[in-house]
Amino acid sequence: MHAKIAVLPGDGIGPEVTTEAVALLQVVAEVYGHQFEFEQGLIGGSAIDDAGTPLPDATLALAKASQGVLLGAVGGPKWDKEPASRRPETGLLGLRKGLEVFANLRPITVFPELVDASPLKREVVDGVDMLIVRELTGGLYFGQPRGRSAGKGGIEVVDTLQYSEHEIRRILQLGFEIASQRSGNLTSVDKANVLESSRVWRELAEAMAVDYPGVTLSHQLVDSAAMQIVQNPKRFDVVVTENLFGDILSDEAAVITGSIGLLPSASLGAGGPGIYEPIHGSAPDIAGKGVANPLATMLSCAMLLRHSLSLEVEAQVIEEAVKRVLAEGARTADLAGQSIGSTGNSPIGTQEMAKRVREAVKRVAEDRAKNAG
Ligand SMILES: NC(=O)c1ccc[n+]([C@@H]2O[C@H](COP(=O)([O-])OP(=O)(O)OC[C@H]3O[C@@H](n4cnc5c(N)ncnc54)[C@H](O)[C@@H]3O)[C@@H](O)[C@H]2O)c1
Ligand SMILES: CC(C)[C@H](C(=O)O)[C@@H](O)C(=O)O
Ligand SMILES: [Mg+2]
Repeated sequence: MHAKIAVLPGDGIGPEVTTEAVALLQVVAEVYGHQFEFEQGLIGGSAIDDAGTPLPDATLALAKASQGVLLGAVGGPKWDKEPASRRPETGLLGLRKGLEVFANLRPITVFPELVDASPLKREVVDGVDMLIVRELTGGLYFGQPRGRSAGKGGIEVVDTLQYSEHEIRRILQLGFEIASQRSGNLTSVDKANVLESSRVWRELAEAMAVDYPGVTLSHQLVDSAAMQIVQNPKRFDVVVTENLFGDILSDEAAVITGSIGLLPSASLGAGGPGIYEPIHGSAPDIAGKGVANPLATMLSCAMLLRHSLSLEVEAQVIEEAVKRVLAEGARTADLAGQSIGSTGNSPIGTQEMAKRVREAVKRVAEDRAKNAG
């Protein structure tokens, strides 16, 4: 297969982890005889510095002309005082809106080897396998009006939580579809005791449930869901929720797995290119040190292969390779020192972890070929 992949490294640890992810995709291409063409673009703070805007037109055009977008992370203290139009995060939001990727899939999977890397008890985290389906192009992130003005009592400020019925229906529908392919357990998370948008969300979910007799729909208020995610995460399978709730709950759920450096994501729309990025940010505290965990971005490559290129085998090979290196004891600093079977007090860096995964990809592919023959 020939595919064009846009690579947007961004800021902080973004370039460190995307470099490794591209190298991984090159190995997959080599092993399976594909041709992946990579083209880099600017986004975020580095785009502000180089082009004066967090989302240059050329970047959006590049993304639209690709089959999938691999993104690192944006943001950092250098740009925190910029006005909204020139914030790195505005570039990322513009890209999501520009590609209309309304559905953000965030799988929360606990690797058995890392059960003890979680601060939560083994019996709470062992076996967790949930998927957060986060609405990504609506809600408080994009609603109008927004902004500040001078009022009698000082600054007046408005953010608007806005959704159309169409936007709610399409994300709920995806939640139902995915739930019907998994265990049939769908939790819709809202704040229907307070927010009108949540009440409409709930009504639409109830109405849609009739079309999915194989799915058990339950509703949960977001504050209670936040508690249950750490108290009893195994009760969740597919969680569908609005933009901001999904953002917050997915970082919280990362704790279950041991590190935010493990969690990938796919942002999908109606047929255009998807965006694949780790759920973590630019991690300014560790940027440039070569210690960032590259696995979230490498697992995002697996999601890219699966969802944008329909290369399911290749996606599984990456996921298996990651499991293998973890089983062999490889740990970056965020995972080291806590988990049984780890390299103890000698964690490996970004490059070494990524190299081991690339080598494991070759081994996994060979083993699969042997078993098939
Ligand atoms: N999608 C994105 O581009 C994205 C996502 C979240 C935050 N951000 C931005 O990133 C900046 C920093 O945000 P933050 O500090 O709140 O969140 P963060 O996710 O960047 O970091 C939170 C903590 O997790 C650690 N961490 C994150 N990724 C890691 C990895 N791969 N390996 C090891 N440790 C890792 C960091 O060192 C830090 O201690 C902000 O400007 C924020 O807006 C961007
Ligand atoms: C950087 C920020 C705009 C982004 C979000 O809020 O969606 C991030 O936190 C994420 O989870 O991808
Ligand atoms: Mg977030």
